[in-house]
Amino acid sequence: MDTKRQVATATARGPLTGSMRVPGDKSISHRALMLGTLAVGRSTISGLLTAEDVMATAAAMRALGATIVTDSTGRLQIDGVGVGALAEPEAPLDFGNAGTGVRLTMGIVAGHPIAATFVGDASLSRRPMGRVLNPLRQMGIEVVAREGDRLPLSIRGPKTLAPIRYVLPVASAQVKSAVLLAGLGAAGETTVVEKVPTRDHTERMLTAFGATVHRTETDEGTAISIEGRQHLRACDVTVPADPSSAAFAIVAALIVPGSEVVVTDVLLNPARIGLLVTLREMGAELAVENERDTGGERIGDIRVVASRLRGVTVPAARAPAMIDEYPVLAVAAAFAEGPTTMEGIGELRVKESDRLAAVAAGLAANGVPHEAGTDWLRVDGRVGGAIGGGRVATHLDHRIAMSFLVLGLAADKPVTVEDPAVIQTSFPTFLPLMCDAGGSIILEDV
Ligand SMILES: O=C(O)C1=C[C@@H](OP(=O)(O)O)[C@@H](O)[C@H](O)C1
Ligand SMILES: C=C(OP(=O)(O)O)C(=O)O
Repeated sequence: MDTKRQVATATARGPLTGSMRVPGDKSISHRALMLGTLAVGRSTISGLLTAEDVMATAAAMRALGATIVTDSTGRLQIDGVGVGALAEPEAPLDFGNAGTGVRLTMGIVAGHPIAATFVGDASLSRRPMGRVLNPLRQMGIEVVAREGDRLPLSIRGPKTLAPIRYVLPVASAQVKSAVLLAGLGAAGETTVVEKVPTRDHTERMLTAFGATVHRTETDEGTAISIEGRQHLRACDVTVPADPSSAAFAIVAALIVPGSEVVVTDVLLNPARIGLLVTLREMGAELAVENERDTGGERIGDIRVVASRLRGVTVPAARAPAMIDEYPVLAVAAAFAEGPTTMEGIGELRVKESDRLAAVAAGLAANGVPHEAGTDWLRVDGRVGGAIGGGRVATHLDHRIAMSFLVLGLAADKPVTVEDPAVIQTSFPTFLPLMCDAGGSIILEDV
């Protein structure tokens, strides 16, 4: 085991310039592997994110029976086993740091009469799994879990999984997706109702793989229904660049004076662009160029010019469309004139870390005035504020690590981030891309 520990230090150097392509979307990459496994035939995936979270899902899909190989052009080929035909894994499925991977796979396993054990790292083992296990229990699975429904845990799917109608108690695409994927193996129609739209990649991709998925507007919200025991046909997927990774480059270019950067091929799904909407409200000069459709998703190139930002209030209803982008928004807010208030962000407390607490601690370490409540955060920004000089704990959270390195690229004093290896979970090329654009981030062994 490699026990070497590192820190990363970001220092303001000069403007960021040029064009960059951030890696493939993490949400779409997980789902492409999963649906490729559930389909009959060979699916080819181009542009898959090859980061730790997605590799954990690939390993789990292999353990469930899929054959997955990389071809000579770097594309992934998956020979699926078909709905209802998954193999029982011989060893625990280790999802490392990946919430999406573990929760969606629980849904898939639930739809099969097999048992599986799920494990993860210290961060994933702290995160709540009851939000997924509870609807799956209603459908008939057996669960053996630690107190509070934490990992490690085991589930067994029944011979016949019962369909349910489930109104999401929390705005979560992971819960919605887990129930819909379980519903694929149920005897009858499963419906999930969401009050606030969350990312819809599962529904879109199920349709692309040949399943029938219905959406209806009801008094309770949008109802998404899937008939069980449908067959999926293999499908080729092109994965667009991840807007949640693009967010770091976009905010860096906005706050480092004189910058102009183009981030190419970025997914522009309406359920993922809350940060772009917010940054525009803050006065950011952001242009979407070359907008086009690919594989059922809208994509485009985003041109960002360093801008004078002003504080805004971000409404709670926007949270699902930018849930992973709040840490880096807090960094942008530190460089804006006046307060930025983020409302209804309690979900940040159950991510890879308690992100509300971790962001507040990182801002405090770098002299940024702010106030945090149970489900809100206010950052009192100041244009050209004399900030930085802090050392930030990352708590196994890639987004905390990248956000505070971005802060360091524009701060008066360098910012050091502990354990930057966590960045490998979602954005392995973060450091080289930011440095090639003109940033200074140095790794040091400690
Ligand atoms: O479905 C997905 O791919 C994701 C959903 C979100 O989680 P929640 O469903 O818990 O909001 C998000 O934070 C995560 O990074 C990816
Ligand atoms: C919350 C995240 O991921 P996950 O839930 O898949 O671990 C994230 O990537 O910010």
